[in-house]
Amino acid sequence: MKTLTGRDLAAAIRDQTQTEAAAGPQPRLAVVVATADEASLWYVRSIAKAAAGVGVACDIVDLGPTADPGRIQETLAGLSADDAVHGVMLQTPLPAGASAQELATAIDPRKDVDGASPLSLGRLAAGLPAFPPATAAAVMALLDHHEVPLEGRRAVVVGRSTVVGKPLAHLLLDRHATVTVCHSRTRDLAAVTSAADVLVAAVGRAGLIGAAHVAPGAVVIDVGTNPTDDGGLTGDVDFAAVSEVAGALTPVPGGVGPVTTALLLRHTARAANLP
Ligand SMILES: NC(=O)C1=CN([C@@H]2O[C@H](COP(=O)(O)OP(=O)(O)OC[C@H]3O[C@@H](n4cnc5c(N)ncnc54)[C@H](OP(=O)(O)O)[C@@H]3O)[C@@H](O)[C@H]2O)C=CC1
Ligand SMILES: Nc1nc(=O)c2c([nH]1)NC[C@@H]1CN(c3ccc(C(=O)N[C@@H](CCC(=O)O)C(=O)O)cc3)C=[N+]21
Repeated sequence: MKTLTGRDLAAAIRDQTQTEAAAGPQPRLAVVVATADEASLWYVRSIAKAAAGVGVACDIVDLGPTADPGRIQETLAGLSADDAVHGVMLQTPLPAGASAQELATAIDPRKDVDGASPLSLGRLAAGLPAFPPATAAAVMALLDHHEVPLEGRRAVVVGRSTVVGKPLAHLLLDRHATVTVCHSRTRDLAAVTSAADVLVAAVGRAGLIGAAHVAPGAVVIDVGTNPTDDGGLTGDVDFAAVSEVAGALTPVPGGVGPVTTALLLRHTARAANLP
């Protein structure tokens, strides 16, 4: 079994981003935060740290966990209209009553570096240039980096969220994979997933994918980041069990996560250089 690590790829993307960022005016990313969720705040800190490392300016706009949707919307619209800002991201989760999909309509698609706006998703579905969500892009980057063939292969994505599952299905289709998307109402999940040449788990349930879900030799990408009791992180895939069956598997931590952060910054550098 091959372990598909993400750290080296992430470092290579950061190097390239640093060069792109230095080529023009300094790219600036604004991350809008309205949560007290620890995992989410960890991600925000890691974005800020990685941004500093590649010469991307990063503003954390923390509205607090009780911010009302109107305030979040005004903030996103203001940043979208601000010429000094090139990338705008709305961190999830959001306060109860706020819809990420609804609020993301306030992000200018040219600055939508985490592919959250319905316009970005629509453009992606239509095969037009758009920033995909960094996580969906990270899955594709890992598959390409490890030279996993997609054309004509069966790809199964577990999870249909707007951040991961749906955009990823479009990206895989564009590469001529035969794509199936599963979710909580899918009957006999193992029967569907065990037909996959490439299996992506983006659910948020530790250990959901076991050996019985995986075909011998399949490539398995684990997007899940579930906090463990000891303060660590674990994926949606039972790594020990699945590594006995799969041909290749991404670790958590050290797989999709670091690539996601690196690509968010690459998108920001590209947004700054859009004509
Ligand atoms: N590494 C990274 O860069 C990132 C990691 N993540 C992680 O990825 C995971 C998924 O995130 P996200 O997409 O935002 O999560 P959501 O909660 O938005 O979506 C979860 C999806 O999983 C489906 N689901 C839930 N239970 C089951 C089940 N038992 N069987 C099959 N499908 C099920 C849901 O189905 P239904 O639609 O029917 O409810 C839904 O489509 C989380 O662990 C998150 O932390 C997220 C973003 C970035
Ligand atoms: N609009 C939006 N877009 C997101 O992409 C988004 C979000 N909201 N909200 C929160 C989740 C979570 N997320 C992670 C990204 C990287 C790591 C990551 O790099 N983790 C490290 C390890 C971290 C550790 O060890 O604690 C790794 O996997 O190696 C984790 C989690 C993005 N998210």
